[in-house]
Amino acid sequence: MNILAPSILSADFNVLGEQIQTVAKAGAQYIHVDVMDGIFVPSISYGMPVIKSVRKSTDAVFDVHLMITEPVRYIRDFVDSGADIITVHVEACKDIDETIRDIKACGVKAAVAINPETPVDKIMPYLDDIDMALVMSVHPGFGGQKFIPDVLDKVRIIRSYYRDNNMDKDIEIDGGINFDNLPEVLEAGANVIVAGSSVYRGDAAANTKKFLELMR
Ligand SMILES: O=C(CO)[C@@H](O)[C@H](O)COP(=O)(O)O
Ligand SMILES: [Fe+2]
Repeated sequence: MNILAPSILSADFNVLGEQIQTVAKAGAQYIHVDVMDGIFVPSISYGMPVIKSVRKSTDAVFDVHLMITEPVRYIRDFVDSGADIITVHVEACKDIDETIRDIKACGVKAAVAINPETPVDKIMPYLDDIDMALVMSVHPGFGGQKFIPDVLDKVRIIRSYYRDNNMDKDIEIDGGINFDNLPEVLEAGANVIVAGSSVYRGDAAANTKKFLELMR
């Protein structure tokens, strides 16, 4: 199933709850929540208290993308704040197996992300264990960047692996997705589509509906 995950990094934080309701009411299944620590990535975004507060605005799935060093330290806190899916970066964890185990032990879905420059081999050992693989299509840290098409090879390799092993798992793609590159991204095998600036720039409800239409 194709799923749209609007990234609230591009939303108006002054009215964040309403901005979430707008896309959820328009049909977005996930809300993509980018957490940045200023160490793993240059920028700092928001953390547990904000997530806990906006959690009250919707029942949509909270897809929490942790761009933080050693996220294993905070898994329980993010689950308690309302995360339904937790994504950690392969580049940010000393012990990925332990981190995945901790996420699952908390009763939420576990996902692993890889940066554009990280070879696909780094994620292959975890594909059986995780619920979702996240392929970054920009360098993490900021919204509104240009899509890096080379990463689609990684999506194809992961999708082939899942197909060959009869696993119908999710592959999320994140960064620079717009109405123009969406077809090639879906064609490569991604089925969870993160879109920040292309949803929240302009009419967020209309953009959400258009994405969902193109993803049917
Ligand atoms: O994780 C990140 C950036 O690090 C993303 O989730 C962006 O927030 C997506 O925004 P757009 O590239 O779609 O504007
Ligand atoms: Fe993200």
